[in-house]
Amino acid sequence: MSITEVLGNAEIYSPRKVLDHPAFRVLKLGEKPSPDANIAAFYNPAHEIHLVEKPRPKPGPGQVLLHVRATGICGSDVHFWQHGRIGDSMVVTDECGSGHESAGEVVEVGEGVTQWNAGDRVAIEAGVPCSQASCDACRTGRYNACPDVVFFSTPPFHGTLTRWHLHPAQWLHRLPDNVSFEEGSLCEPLAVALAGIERSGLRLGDPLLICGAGPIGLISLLSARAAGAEPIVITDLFQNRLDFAKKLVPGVRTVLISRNSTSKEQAAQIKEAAGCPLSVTLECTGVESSVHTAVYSMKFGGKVFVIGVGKNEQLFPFMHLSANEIDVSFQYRYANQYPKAIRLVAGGLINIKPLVTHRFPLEEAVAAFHVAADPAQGAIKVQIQD
Ligand SMILES: NC(=O)c1ccc[n+]([C@@H]2O[C@H](COP(=O)([O-])OP(=O)(O)OC[C@H]3O[C@@H](n4cnc5c(N)ncnc54)[C@H](O)[C@@H]3O)[C@@H](O)[C@H]2O)c1
Ligand SMILES: OC[C@H](O)C(O)[C@@H](O)CO
Ligand SMILES: [Zn+2]
Ligand SMILES: [Zn+2]
Repeated sequence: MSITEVLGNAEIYSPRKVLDHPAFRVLKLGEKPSPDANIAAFYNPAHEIHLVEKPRPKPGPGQVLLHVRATGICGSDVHFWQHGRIGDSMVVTDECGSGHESAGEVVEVGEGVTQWNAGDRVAIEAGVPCSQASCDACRTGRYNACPDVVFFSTPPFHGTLTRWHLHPAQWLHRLPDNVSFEEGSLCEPLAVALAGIERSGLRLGDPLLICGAGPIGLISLLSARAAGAEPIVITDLFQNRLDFAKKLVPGVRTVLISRNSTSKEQAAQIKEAAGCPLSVTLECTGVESSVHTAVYSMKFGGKVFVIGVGKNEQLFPFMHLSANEIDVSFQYRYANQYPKAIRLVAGGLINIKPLVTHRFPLEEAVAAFHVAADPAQGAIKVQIQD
């Protein structure tokens, strides 16, 4: 089956000029949509974010229609809105629906779908790879590398921040009764953190540095604590984010980074806070100077594992890496992490609930974006719930 067959409703997902389509329209400012209208938050190349009404789709074969109940705003949603691109390959060229951290409820199933029934509660895996045997990435289980992946909310594919979302049945994950929609939605950034932990090789008792106390850094902190890292040092430029980290994991050691200090000076502060040589970093900022700080903080043979994304081209402290056999690796989204994420939340090993600091109804998604984008508001994770 081709990806278009899997997704169906090609006109809804295709990269055409969506607002020329009679079934799509931007809601006027202050307009009250009908309670079951399929509204969604879209960004566009003019750096606008607005509510768009789009058709309520019908599930085709293999598809499930979902009522999306909770969606978190990710830094990349804000990035696509405000900067219009992430790197060179993900560029906003037209109106595009936002959101990829979602959980919802099954409303209707298409032909051939036997594993889901109306009322089932699910986490939505936003990256749908081609799943063809001829695709090396899919066949070998590293499906985050699938060249034909449809990642909802990465242009040109509209996101899951909408009321009625159509999804292939195989890319949904059942939520146990003790996992809320809110937590189900947080399983997306948790999947990112778990992929990083798995591929970094972090083990029980490893002394760990986490750079950046945003949602990804904080979820990595919770996951690393559950994985048994000790000690854990976390950095940020903002004291309120470090205070939040300390509330989440009281044993964590915090280092406030000053923009006026050098990476070597920051590394000295980090090593002092750790009190022992650090062997692994989970770098969760993607900021060049922070990657350097991480490199200078590692012991001989350590590993800097970069989850954050940043500037297209960055310099590396080449000789320090070389003379200290420090490995640098990267994470691109995730593969095979959702079932693990849900088990860890359901089993009580990772409590992600405190991360949601702000909640908005779907009709107020635009206001939610403004809060998520303004550091002065102090939000960690902003969610839209319906
Ligand atoms: N690899 C992936 O697949 C993947 C997936 C999701 C997110 N990401 C990326 O991970 C990163 C973190 O995501 P987030 O949602 O937590 O973003 P965020 O912007 O909310 O958090 C980043 C944090 O890093 C801090 N920071 C910035 N510069 C710093 C420095 N020099 N030293 C220490 N801290 C510094 C910021 O103050 C902020 O608190 C982003 O780059 C995001 O795009 C990557
Ligand atoms: O959580 C997943 C990430 O936000 C995406 O990879 C994004 O950065 C680009 O599609
Ligand atoms: Zn994301
Ligand atoms: Zn593939």
